[in-house]
Amino acid sequence: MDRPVETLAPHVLIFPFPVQGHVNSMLKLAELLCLADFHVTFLVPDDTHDSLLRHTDVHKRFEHYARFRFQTISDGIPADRARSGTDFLSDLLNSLRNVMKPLFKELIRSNRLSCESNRPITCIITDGVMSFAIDLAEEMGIPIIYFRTISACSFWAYFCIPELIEAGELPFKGNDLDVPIQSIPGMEGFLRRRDLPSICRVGDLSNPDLQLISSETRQTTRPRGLVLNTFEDLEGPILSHIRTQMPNVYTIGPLHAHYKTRLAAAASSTTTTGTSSNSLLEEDRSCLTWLDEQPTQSVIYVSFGSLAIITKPQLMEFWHGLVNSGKRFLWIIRPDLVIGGDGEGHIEAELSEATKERGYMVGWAPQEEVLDHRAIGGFVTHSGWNSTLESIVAGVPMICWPYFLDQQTNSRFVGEVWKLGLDIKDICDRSKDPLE
Ligand SMILES: O=c1ccn([C@@H]2O[C@H](COP(=O)(O)OP(=O)(O)O[C@H]3O[C@H](CO)[C@@H](O)[C@H](O)[C@H]3O)[C@@H](O)[C@H]2O)c(=O)[nH]1
Ligand SMILES: C[C@H]1CC[C@@H]2C(C(=O)O)=CO[C@@H](O)[C@@H]21
Repeated sequence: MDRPVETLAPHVLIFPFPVQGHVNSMLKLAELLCLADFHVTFLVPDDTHDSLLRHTDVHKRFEHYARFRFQTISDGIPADRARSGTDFLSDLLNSLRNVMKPLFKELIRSNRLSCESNRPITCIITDGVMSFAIDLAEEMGIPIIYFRTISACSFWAYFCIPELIEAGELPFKGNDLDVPIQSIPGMEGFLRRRDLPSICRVGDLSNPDLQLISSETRQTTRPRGLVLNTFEDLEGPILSHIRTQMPNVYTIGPLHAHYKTRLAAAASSTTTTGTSSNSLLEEDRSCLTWLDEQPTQSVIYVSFGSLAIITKPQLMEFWHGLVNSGKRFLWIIRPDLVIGGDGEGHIEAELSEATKERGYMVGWAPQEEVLDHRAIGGFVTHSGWNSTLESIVAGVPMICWPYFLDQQTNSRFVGEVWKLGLDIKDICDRSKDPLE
């Protein structure tokens, strides 16, 4: 006799690298799986969970899905540590190795998650920098799939780091960042040193973060498959190269767009709301009202994502650049964006006062809605992958000022390959016209 369908429902454990750009897309995937009647456990540090509860509607949204559960884990990072910039990422990478890894192992080995939700975990989906989860999944006989939340092009650049070293292209000899890179198949002819993930700029190949990201990326051949938030029309040629190394690459992007469509369809037949936010910071929606008052395609939207930090001189270069452009602008100045800022918004209040007829500044915005607004005409972006995809889908041209990591590669593809914007990386100077 057939078993009832109920006992066959899969139970997926999803474990993102706990920062905004990763939680954002992995929580969307979680909700899509809920819509398909999967059991889903979503594992995040307590602090991330608290932020989601405080600043979003996740509680209300997920209460429609009886099969969804949040599970928290400690990241061991003190509550008063800064949660942006390169130091924070090093903290998190250390926490992954030394705190979250043993706790995660204990959690899975104890079988607690399966017992609490009355369903054995049948699949693990982790972020693509957590190879310890592969070891554990193999030990426990649970299939594991990686979800790497970056672009295919930057993933492929990371994957080829050993080839770059072998070919003598890494570490760089001399200071010229315009030297062409030849050892990444598919990128010959347009990739320069400066377009490699910024971690490649370290002079010392034994740098622990470089070692970690390179070796983690290389291990992507081990899980059953790799999920990427991208699409074939955009990154098909690079995806073909990746598939020579790992055949099961699933492109599910642009995830935010598919998510919106699926949720809207579900909202008409169920009690789901059809809107959502996965923000770890409080969204200031007043900027949408301000945008409503601006002419069509007249506003430059400026945001550097959730992790970038800038110096006060850099802030002033951007401010003067924006003012001198004569354009209207909406600028996201997170409380921790400016190094040495007071975190209370005094600098931005001053700048805002000085430009109030043309500029509007908020600490965090509902970005997808902003980019979709008819008043937006361009996006000055740090080229984080979510922002890039959101801009592409909204049809907004970009000016790319990448801060670190994969952003250096994304911005080269935006400027040189997809021709969807201008890459001004490594320049932050009010007197330089990027079009010159
Ligand atoms: O005021 C804001 C600003 C941003 N966002 C959202 O925050 C996300 C930011 O993600 P992303 O653009 O990818 O930038 P980061 O926060 O910097 O993301 C990290 O994660 C990304 C995915 O792995 C990487 O591409 C980046 O380099 C890495 O810094 C996007 O979905 C935005 O819509 C808002 O909702 N409101
Ligand atoms: C600190 C970084 C580790 C890996 C993550 C990443 C990636 O390459 O997948 C991109 O940006 C950062 O958020 C993470």
